[in-house]
Amino acid sequence: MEVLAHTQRVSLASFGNTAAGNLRRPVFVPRSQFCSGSQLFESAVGRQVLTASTSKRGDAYILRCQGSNGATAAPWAKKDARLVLEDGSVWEGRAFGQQGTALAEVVFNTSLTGYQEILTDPSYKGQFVVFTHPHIGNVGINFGDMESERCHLGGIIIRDLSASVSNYRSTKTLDAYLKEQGVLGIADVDTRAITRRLRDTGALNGVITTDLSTPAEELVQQTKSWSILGKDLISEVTCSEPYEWKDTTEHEWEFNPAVLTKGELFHVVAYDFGIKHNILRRLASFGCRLTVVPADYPASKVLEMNPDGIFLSNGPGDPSAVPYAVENVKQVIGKKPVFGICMGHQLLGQAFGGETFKLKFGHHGGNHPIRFGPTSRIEISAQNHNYAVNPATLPDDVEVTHINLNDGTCAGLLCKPKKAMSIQYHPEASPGPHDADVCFEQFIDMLKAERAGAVQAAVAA
Ligand SMILES: NC(=O)CC[C@H](N)C(=O)O
Repeated sequence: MEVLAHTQRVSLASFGNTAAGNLRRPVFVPRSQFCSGSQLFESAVGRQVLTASTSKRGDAYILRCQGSNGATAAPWAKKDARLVLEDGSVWEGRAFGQQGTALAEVVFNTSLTGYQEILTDPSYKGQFVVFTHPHIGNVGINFGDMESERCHLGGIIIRDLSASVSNYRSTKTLDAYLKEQGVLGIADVDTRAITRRLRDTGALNGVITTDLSTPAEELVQQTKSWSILGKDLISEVTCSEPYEWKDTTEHEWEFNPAVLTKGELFHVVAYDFGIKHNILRRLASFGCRLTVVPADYPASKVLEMNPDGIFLSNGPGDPSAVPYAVENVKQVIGKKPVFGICMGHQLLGQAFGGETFKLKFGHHGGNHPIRFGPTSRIEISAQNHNYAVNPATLPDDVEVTHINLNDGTCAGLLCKPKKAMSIQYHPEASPGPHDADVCFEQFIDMLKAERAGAVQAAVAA
């Protein structure tokens, strides 16, 4: 028997004399899963055990598989899950992760890397993510890249689930992790076609199910029975008690060492609307001591802590569904320097008196161009949002500093008199490009100016 190298390509030129016919798609057979003769072969989906034999014809390896029941089987051809969209379309695919039925809003993410950060970003609560990158699961799961303690999205929709995992940090497969987290996955669906549909229709509700008995019409009705609009999802993901955050970016992953400070310079209180760990790590790396507080923590108690600055985090759902959070923001602006990211930006916009609105299909990916008005600098940014601030509704003292160059929407605000700034996207870049890390520097500059101003005022008095 010839043993295949770990990622050697196996061309399945023939698939035995099976009813499934020729399997044209080449697959990678990891060494650990490969054997021949009467030995057992763990299939690509990890659920069927097949007997496999191999022979070599020309330079192609021929793999003949038989299911354990004796019937010839092609597990990757099996359709045992459905995605049903609100527009009535039904997409049959292969289940992985949790079995069952879930309902959520479907959005697509165009990032090429970072599925794990996306899975654990609390801002995806109430959503299914379609990954446009076709191959997902190849680097498995490691516990250093988590953006929070668990998965928050309702399910994932992918083209191809990697048959093998290859990464020195990985401790688990994506399939096993999703099972553990109770998150549904559907693979082998045409993610390109689904994405084009969402671009045409706008974000749609969807049901993912492994229940093959419920008629599609009934599932379409389910999709229409729910709306993400007006739902307070922040209360489901925020922390329950205030806590101190200490972790900085690990030395190995630091991408901006020049600006890092030694020791703590400022105390920042962060409102947790569904905060991503890398935002906290970046702020800590820039010299902030961080106290994280729940979304409904009274502003008066935050101000009692007398922090140098206040941070407003990212978070899931509709910014108009959380008036209590807007109220807190209203009470802190003008009193301390404030920095908001994504949901934090939208809540700040509302606290200024502005309005937010829902975009057609939102921005979710790692390549969105942004122009910073004051210098015309262009940043390539990571984004994940479905709502935006309407600049026409903002008061005159609020400046739109950043513009999304794809559609001209407002991507950043500055109110000098109230010492508040915000951006609609993700400078923590997890996953994504690091261009916007400079926003953390701008916030630190604001904190420095505030402290210098306080010192000057004390001297003058
Ligand atoms: N990442 C976020 O904070 C998302 C904000 C908000 N839930 C939106 O979709 O626009």
